Amino acid sequence: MVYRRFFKRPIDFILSLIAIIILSPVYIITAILIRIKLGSPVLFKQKRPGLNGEIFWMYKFRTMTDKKNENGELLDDEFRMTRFGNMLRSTSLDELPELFNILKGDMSIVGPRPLLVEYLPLYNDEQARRHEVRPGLSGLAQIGGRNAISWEEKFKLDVEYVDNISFIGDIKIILITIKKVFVREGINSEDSVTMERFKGTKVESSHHLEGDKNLMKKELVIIGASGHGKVVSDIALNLNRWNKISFLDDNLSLKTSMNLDIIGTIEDAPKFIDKAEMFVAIGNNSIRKRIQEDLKSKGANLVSLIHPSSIIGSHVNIGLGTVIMPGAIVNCETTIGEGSIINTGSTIDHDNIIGNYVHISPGAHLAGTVRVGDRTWIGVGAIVSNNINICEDSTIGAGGVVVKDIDIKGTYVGVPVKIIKIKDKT
Ligand SMILES: CC(=O)SCCNC(=O)CCNC(=O)[C@H](O)C(C)(C)COP(=O)(O)OP(=O)(O)OC[C@H]1O[C@@H](n2cnc3c(N)ncnc32)[C@H](O)[C@@H]1OP(=O)(O)O
Repeated sequence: MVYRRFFKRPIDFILSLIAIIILSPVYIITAILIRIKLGSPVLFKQKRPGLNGEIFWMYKFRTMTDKKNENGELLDDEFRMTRFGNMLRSTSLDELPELFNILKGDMSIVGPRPLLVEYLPLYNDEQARRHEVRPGLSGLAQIGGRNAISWEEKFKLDVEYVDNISFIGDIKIILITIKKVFVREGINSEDSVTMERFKGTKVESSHHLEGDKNLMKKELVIIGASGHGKVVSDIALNLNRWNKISFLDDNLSLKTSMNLDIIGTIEDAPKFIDKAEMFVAIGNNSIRKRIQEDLKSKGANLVSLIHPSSIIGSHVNIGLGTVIMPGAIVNCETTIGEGSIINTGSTIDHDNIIGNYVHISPGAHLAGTVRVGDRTWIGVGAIVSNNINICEDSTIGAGGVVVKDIDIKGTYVGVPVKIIKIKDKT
């Protein structure tokens, strides 16, 4: 208590000042490189809740370019993200400007991470206690777990920290954080796309169901019961996270091999938003996008599904509503957008940037540093050589081999691939 009341803030001030002075060459070099490689301003600021939920501007280094399309609109994230930006994030160098937030008194070196302002109304009373202290650069929840720990578990660790602040505890957290940053073990990032957005905790599930983990499981509604839906439901059953799994499909008489019920048509989906978690299992990229975006805008609780037999490397980001099928391999520092399908046994190597609503079919292989634009379909067994960019809304036919960038939207087949159809502008 004495440490928390009288010493924590002065120590934060002195240590952040010393760190800023020692790291000033790193700030200068990073800022120059960002200015050259990504543009200006070099700093990115965002409103975050601080002590007692008061809002402050949190500073980070910029990690994305401002690349725009011909109409002057910002391109999708995967085209604005660069290897350099990815490197800034994975080394946590982008977090360095937060030392100035510590100096100013917005933040502390150790404390619960400052999350998005929009989460404020979603915390229950206990979780909201994480704002009883200044937010930190790193905290118990960041060193304690991997990205896989749930928001509820993170908030428990945050409150545990608030109740047990001590000088020794803070030193331990600082040392473990430094070790993790240097061995690039991966600090548990709340900004990572791997982490689904926090949607609030249902009070009943943490109270009267406590003690019976099975009862705490929820319901999953899968939209689409055909071939793709079947494989998705198999993965969901395998994950054993839900009490009940059912489908919505316009063909109510479809026979689902898992004997799961079709409980309505796709039009009925909004009725299940408050009752169940949801997954859109429609093979067609554009239709999947339309349905998922609509559900998202209505506040649906969408999940991502990752089969336990898949291999996911370090610093991989996987967007909401994406499925990683059995035996797929996603290598380190790759980013996959929302609503994408990484199908059976496909491999996506390091530093790929895969867009939203993409389909990588079974057995397709993408070498290192490939970019695939939104809604593109890579056919079964296709191969994409390293450092290739494939634009959005394109199709690579089964067995096609891509050795050059693809800039014109269309259908490509053969070895090496050649265009056979240009996509209609309509
Ligand atoms: C779990 C799952 O099942 S996931 C689904 C996985 N499925 C796939 O990956 C299938 C990928 N689809 C394909 O390869 C398709 O053939 C497409 C999308 C490339 C083209 O389909 P369409 O637009 O219908 O083209 P269409 O069948 O009319 O063929 C046009 C020409 O291209 C040729 N062609 C089509 N696909 C290929 C291909 N993969 N490789 C080489 N040539 C091809 C056809 O032989 C035809 O040639 P022709 O004009 O000399 O007769």
